[in-house]
Amino acid sequence: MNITGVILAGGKSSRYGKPKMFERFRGRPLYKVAVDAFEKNALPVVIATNETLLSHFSDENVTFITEQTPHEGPLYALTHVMEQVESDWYFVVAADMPFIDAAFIATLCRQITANCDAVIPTSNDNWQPLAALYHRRALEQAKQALFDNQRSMRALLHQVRVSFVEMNDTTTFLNINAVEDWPQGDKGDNK
Ligand SMILES: Nc1nc2c(ncn2[C@@H]2O[C@H](COP(=O)(O)OP(=O)(O)OP(=O)(O)O)[C@@H](O)[C@H]2O)c(=O)[nH]1
Repeated sequence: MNITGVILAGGKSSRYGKPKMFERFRGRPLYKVAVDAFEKNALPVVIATNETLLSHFSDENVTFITEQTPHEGPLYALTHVMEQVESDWYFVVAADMPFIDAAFIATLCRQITANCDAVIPTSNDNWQPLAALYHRRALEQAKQALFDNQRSMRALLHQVRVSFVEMNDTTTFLNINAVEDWPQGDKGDNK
């Protein structure tokens, strides 16, 4: 069984006002948090982005998948990666999550079982589909959801067998949508 780390880094960042994945956090661009977490688990890394953002990344040993039509959303981005990159499982992480770490990646990978198509962490009953595992078996349902113009990850999760894993941890899943979302004192190296 192989697992590919997929970083979703092709969003509009409209609430943030500039491409948030390149904001510096603890000495590195924010998206590199996910790169490091995957690499520490020896997982190959794919970054899903678009042509406009592509030149701003600087990574070796990472495969870049660019979307010809940008801003189609995370479900489209995952589907596009599944079509381009052969793997059994795809570990999706958004590029705007400062506290994803290698231990979380390892913990969720250990929850994979043969009879599920997605492993979704929950925190206080909130689904976390952008820090989650998807099997290639979900590709057909993902394509169907997009065809039906249902573009959210949740639409896919209603169509496949999901294993939910309660993590009792909100910090790991914190994501940055707007500048004021940075926890106070946690981002001293950019402003
Ligand atoms: N590759 C790819 N990633 C996306 C796309 N849309 C969103 N993402 C990523 O998915 C994660 C969550 O995105 P959101 O914060 O919901 O959306 P956003 O477009 O980045 O930001 P807003 O414009 O403020 O909604 C971020 O890491 C985005 O970069 C897309 O169309 N393609």
